[in-house]
Amino acid sequence: MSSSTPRLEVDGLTVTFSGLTALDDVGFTVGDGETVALIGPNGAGKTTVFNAVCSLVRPASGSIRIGGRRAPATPTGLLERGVARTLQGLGLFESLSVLENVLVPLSGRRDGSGRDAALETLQRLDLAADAATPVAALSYPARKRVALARALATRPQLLLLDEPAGGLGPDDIAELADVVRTLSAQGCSVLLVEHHVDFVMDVADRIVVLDFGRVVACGTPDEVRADPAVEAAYLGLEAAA
Ligand SMILES: Nc1ncnc2c1ncn2[C@@H]1O[C@H](COP(=O)(O)OP(=O)(O)OP(=O)(O)O)[C@@H](O)[C@H]1O
Repeated sequence: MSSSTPRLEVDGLTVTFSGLTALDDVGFTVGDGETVALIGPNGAGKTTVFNAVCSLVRPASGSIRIGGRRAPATPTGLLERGVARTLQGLGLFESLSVLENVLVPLSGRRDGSGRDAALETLQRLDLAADAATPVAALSYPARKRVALARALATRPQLLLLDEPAGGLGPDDIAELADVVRTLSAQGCSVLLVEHHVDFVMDVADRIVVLDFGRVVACGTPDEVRADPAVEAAYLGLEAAA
């Protein structure tokens, strides 16, 4: 991959579900170390973009390239391509400990490096003291950090975050913003879907605005904020939500 090749390149992406066009000719890129946010009203197509990037839905047309190569045909190929994702619903194993959860995507490593990576990530996300605690015993913000730790422990080059600030209070959101900024400084590319507009404006280098499956605006936070149509249709609406 040359230094100018985007980490993620989505081009002409169209996805249909039984006649409904969920995504219509969507295109954007995420560069190395760049944080890009997908915003838009409910049903705009944000999660469908994630699912297409993760090979969970098959596009009707268009292409998705990760590090200059076609995205893998199935989600199982994502880990080795340096892609990790968090889920809106967290998807944790509630009866397993924090450490066991974080070890799940690292279980293929036979050399002990998985455990080291997991412990280091728990330290980084202030979860080390809870390593042996069952996830079910944790608060919601802590469970969200476990889900983030599980993704981060794989050392992704492209991290997809699905509503990472959802359900968090101001202090946890500020810590999350720090984590995202640090990842970005380390060269990790981040694509996030988020309704929390202040968080998006704080961490995103660029914002892609979707509506009815189409990209209606794309630019820096200042550019998007200054777009009267975007402000009226999305930011005001979401900020008030
Ligand atoms: N598996 C599916 N089968 C049928 N329709 C679907 C499916 N997944 C999504 N859709 C439809 O595709 C459109 C885009 O949905 P999507 O979940 O991507 O939107 P979103 O922007 O993520 O919404 P939200 O903010 O509510 O999560 C919606 O009309 C939705 O009902």
